[in-house]
Amino acid sequence: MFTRIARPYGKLAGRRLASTKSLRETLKEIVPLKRHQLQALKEEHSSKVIGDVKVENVIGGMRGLKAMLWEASVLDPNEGIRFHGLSIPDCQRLLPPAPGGSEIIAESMLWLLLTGKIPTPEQTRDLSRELAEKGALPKEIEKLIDAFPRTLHPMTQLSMGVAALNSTSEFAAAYERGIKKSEYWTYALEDSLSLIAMLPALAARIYRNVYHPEKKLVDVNKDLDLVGNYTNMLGFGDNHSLTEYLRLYIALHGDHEGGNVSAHAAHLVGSALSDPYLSYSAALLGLAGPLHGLANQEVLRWQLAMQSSLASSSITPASITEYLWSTLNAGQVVPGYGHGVLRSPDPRFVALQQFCDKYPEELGESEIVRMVRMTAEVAPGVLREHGKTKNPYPNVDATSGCILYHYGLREFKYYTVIFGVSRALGALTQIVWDRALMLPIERPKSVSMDVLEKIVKG
Ligand SMILES: CC(=O)SCCNC(=O)CCNC(=O)[C@H](O)C(C)(C)COP(=O)(O)OP(=O)(O)OC[C@H]1O[C@@H](n2cnc3c(N)ncnc32)[C@H](O)[C@@H]1OP(=O)(O)O
Ligand SMILES: O=C([O-])CC(=O)C(=O)O
Repeated sequence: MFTRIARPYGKLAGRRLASTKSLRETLKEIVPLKRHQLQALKEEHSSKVIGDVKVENVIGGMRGLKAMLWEASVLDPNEGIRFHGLSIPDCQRLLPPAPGGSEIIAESMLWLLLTGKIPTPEQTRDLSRELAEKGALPKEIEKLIDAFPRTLHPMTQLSMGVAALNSTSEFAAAYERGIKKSEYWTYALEDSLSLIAMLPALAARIYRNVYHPEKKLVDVNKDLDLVGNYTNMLGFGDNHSLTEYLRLYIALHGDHEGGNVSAHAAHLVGSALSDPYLSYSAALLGLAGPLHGLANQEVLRWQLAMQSSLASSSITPASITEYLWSTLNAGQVVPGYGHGVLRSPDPRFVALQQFCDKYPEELGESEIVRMVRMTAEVAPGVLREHGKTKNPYPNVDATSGCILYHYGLREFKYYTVIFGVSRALGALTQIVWDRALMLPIERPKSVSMDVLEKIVKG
């Protein structure tokens, strides 16, 4: 089923291409080097000042404070995300796709995030096979998920299912037995890979139970990549362009440095040595908030409300502008716009729009895709004039769910679950590195307003 794929690796990749080693062997080589790097930073620079803490940071959600380590990606306000220094177009050029596909897949992105190296097609294929082999859910977890009421939001179900999977945690069992701190990471890695492997079956089961209880769920196919399996289990396996879209979507949403709510929550909970399942369950509860991952559900709800409030013949830049103002004047945020760090259009938004350009006959003609595009043309001007948001441009949520809607995956309360399958790649990568670098429990100092007043008044 898997075939060797020729890819234009070029110079950049030449420096970084992983050898023929397995993922575990590669990590075993890198861990001592990174430990050494951290040790040198501690010994030589521990007391260097890298910024000031202002009152506005303390009361403003710690925005702008450089206060946590995150290895796999760094977000530049203007350029957007880079994964180990690689931009999204670099990743699209260098990371192996699935056989018969052309988009980045979860496995090649995970290899890059964990190791900083570009996997070969063979390494990517081996990881796909390993994940597929580990992809089935334990029976007792299936029973638990099947017992949830259909009215429970899919994100609540996902977080509960992931937390319950901690009954299988190798990290928790090893900790209970008593192991050396320097070995924690190997168990965190095993749990992380197992969790990533099982997420499609868990997420697809939730979709089936909530929306299509009459349908039979297919088993994990050992010959497919992670997202190929996910799409198949969702019941869309025969739709090649949707499968490719989901591959790109899941690779691109995988990591967005450390300060975003979901990634930060996983890191924080993991710092108490809660196992990777519990840590990622916490991340999902943060992702379920409308200012974060749930915004992709909210965008679609907002776009559809706009469509029904305007007769479809009158969807023009002027009518969208009017609708935007009605949202803002009602004191609501425009979902899919603005960002805590970005100050230009989100390159993930751009990449997903470019995906639509690749399928002009199918996606170019889609009403919802055209509406998203038209909104993205006028909203920045309106938000600038409104004058509140620091970033008037679209973020990735402005388009991600709307494309799913076009493909017929219309149950939009489910959309953030797909984001949740993706964010595991980056959040769990950092948990492996947190344990490998033996980082301490996270415990910032808080202050009351009285204390702040005392400090500023000297
Ligand atoms: C994958 C992701 O998580 S991407 C983000 C997804 N979330 C959304 O799309 C929801 C809409 N956007 C927002 O609510 C915000 O832009 C956030 C939460 C993403 C970032 O928040 P912040 O960093 O606080 O943004 P910023 O500093 O620009 O906010 C300043 C003011 O502009 C407002 N503002 C920011 N974005 C918007 C928006 N899209 N529409 C209307 N007002 C906005 C804020 O609510 C804030 O108002 P306030 O002073 O009355 O509290
Ligand atoms: O970076 C953030 O704060 C939000 C975001 O875009 C993400 O987590 O993908």
